[in-house]
Amino acid sequence: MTGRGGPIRIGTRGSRLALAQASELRARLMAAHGLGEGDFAIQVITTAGDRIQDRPLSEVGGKGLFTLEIEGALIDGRIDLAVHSAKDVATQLPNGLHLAAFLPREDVRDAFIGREVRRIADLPEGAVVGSASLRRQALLKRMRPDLEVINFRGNLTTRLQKLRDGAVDGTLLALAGMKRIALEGEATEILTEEDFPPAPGQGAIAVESRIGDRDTDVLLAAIDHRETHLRLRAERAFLAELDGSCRTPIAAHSAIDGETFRFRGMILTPDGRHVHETRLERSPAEPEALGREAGQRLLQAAGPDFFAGWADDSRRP
Ligand SMILES: NCc1[nH]cc(CCC(=O)O)c1CC(=O)O
Repeated sequence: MTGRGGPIRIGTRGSRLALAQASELRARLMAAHGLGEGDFAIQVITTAGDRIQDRPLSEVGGKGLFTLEIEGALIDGRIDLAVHSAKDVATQLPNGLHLAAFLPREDVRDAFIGREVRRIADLPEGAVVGSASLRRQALLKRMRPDLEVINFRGNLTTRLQKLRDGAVDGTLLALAGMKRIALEGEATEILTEEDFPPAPGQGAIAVESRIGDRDTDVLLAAIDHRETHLRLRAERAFLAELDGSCRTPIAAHSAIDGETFRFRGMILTPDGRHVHETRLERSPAEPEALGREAGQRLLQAAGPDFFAGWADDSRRP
């Protein structure tokens, strides 16, 4: 029994990955508090990101494409907590909400899934790779300027089906998402963090709640994973420092080793030709300061022209 006079209502998107993440959250809450499945109600909420399938996400623009409707339900009290892929959560949350907990992080790496070859290096000249992510597009172009990247949307299973149907020669996906729905066997090459640094927040699950909802936050405190939480605080502060444009390819990789917090941040032009990166080592005591410092260094190294120079160009077909 939870003592709240009803089940704990978890809001989530309805994709296979989102439902797997909601089940993981529920399982962890059950184990931590001796609760049963009947103490929870998983409520599926459709987001704009689920509805819009025909346009690149970077053009649709809006931050919080996969989260806003769920956050609305949280604010209105229709759900008690919301579960998201941390990568999809905007740096600026709606008033009154916070990220109260993070689950232990999955693999942060990206995977390549090739139709006829297993490795990116083996793709023939001019091969077509599908990805909706500006970061993956830029990192791929940096490795292989000859490749053509086309917009490729839909949930994991749809994308793998499009690949089999021959729409593209390969695609890139987060290994974390593939593992969570037992599809990691489809990966033909796992890319290293060094060659292919992940998106800030990749592989982590964030749990959002109402600020001041003590009952919910007490439940969540018991399952919060400290190391993941510290890394996410740094990565989100880094992203917030650079934000401005959702058209900027941004990558980050962090690691905590005892008292050493290592952070690597990168920004690229969409064509992958211009890259700035920074590496910092600090104590884990002030993760936001670390993320901000990394972001400021990149802003300074790149200069305003970096962001202005290609902004218009990238809109051309
Ligand atoms: N909406 C895209 C999205 N958000 C989270 C994941 C994967 C899981 C993760 O990074 O935690 C994905 C799919 C992908 O990038 O392949």
